Amino acid sequence: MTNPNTKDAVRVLVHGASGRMGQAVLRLAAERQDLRVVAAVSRGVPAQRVVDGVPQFAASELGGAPGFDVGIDFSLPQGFDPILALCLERGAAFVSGTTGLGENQRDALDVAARSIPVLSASNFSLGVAVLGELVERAAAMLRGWDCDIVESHHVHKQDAPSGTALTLGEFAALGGAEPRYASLRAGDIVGEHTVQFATAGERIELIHRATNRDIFARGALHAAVQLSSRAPGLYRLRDLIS
Ligand SMILES: NC(=O)C1=CN([C@@H]2O[C@H](COP(=O)(O)OP(=O)(O)OC[C@H]3O[C@@H](n4cnc5c(N)ncnc54)[C@H](OP(=O)(O)O)[C@@H]3O)[C@@H](O)[C@H]2O)C=CC1
Ligand SMILES: O=C(O)C1=N[C@H](C(=O)O)C[C@H](O)C1
Repeated sequence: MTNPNTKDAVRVLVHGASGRMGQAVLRLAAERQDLRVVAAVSRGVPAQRVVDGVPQFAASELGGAPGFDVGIDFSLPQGFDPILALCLERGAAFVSGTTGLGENQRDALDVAARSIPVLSASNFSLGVAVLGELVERAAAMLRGWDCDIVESHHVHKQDAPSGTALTLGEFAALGGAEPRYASLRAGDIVGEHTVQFATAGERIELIHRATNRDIFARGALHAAVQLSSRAPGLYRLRDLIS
């Protein structure tokens, strides 16, 4: 096992650090021996310059961040371009969970992957990774059935349909279905996705319910450590699950 005080620990920059996901990532990162958070970046200027030993930066100060091996991004599409550019400039790996990206931003990930290891995932939970496979198989076996993907999230979520719903839709399409989407924003729901297949007289529902953001943060940290030693390329979460 690596010692966090030696150069063996993977140096991580957390982007979107003040957010719901950023806070979960920082808390779980502090428990790990195999990585060390060297910078926490939020949009606004931080009230304190160091928190729990971690240097804090505003997005406008990104260029002044210390050396790092991998950037973990849970921000918003408005914050995405500068952090991807910094990872490219520094030759660092890039792990992003930010959803609602535009087409140009998705294209930029493909281009970046020629130079650095890149993983962009709409959902870092193991359960959703499995659900995707189930949806593809169900769609392939239920040709001609209606396929509807219904997602529910907290009232602060800005994008709709969720990134996960769109990813599940891609799996459904691989199986031959034509998915439709519906979104609900209510209370503090962490994230729920239902994929329904329906025909006359019967229907099947495949459901994933996230009740704690730690599942996403843990998956992103695991991916970050794995990705930091990989060759440049575009990776999927399943490539890094061991
Ligand atoms: N892939 C996955 O498994 C998951 C993905 N997500 C996605 O992660 C993202 C973040 O979600 P959540 O934590 O709930 O969001 P929050 O709104 O709680 O946090 C957003 C963070 O991004 C920062 N930020 C916003 N705009 C900018 C900008 N222009 N430049 C730099 N930083 C910026 C905010 O800083 P400040 O506080 O200073 O404004 C804050 O730190 C969303 O896209 C969400 O869909 C969420 C959960 C799981
Ligand atoms: O914004 C969120 O909260 C979440 N976003 C991701 C998405 O858009 O799918 C993942 C998860 O559902 C929580």
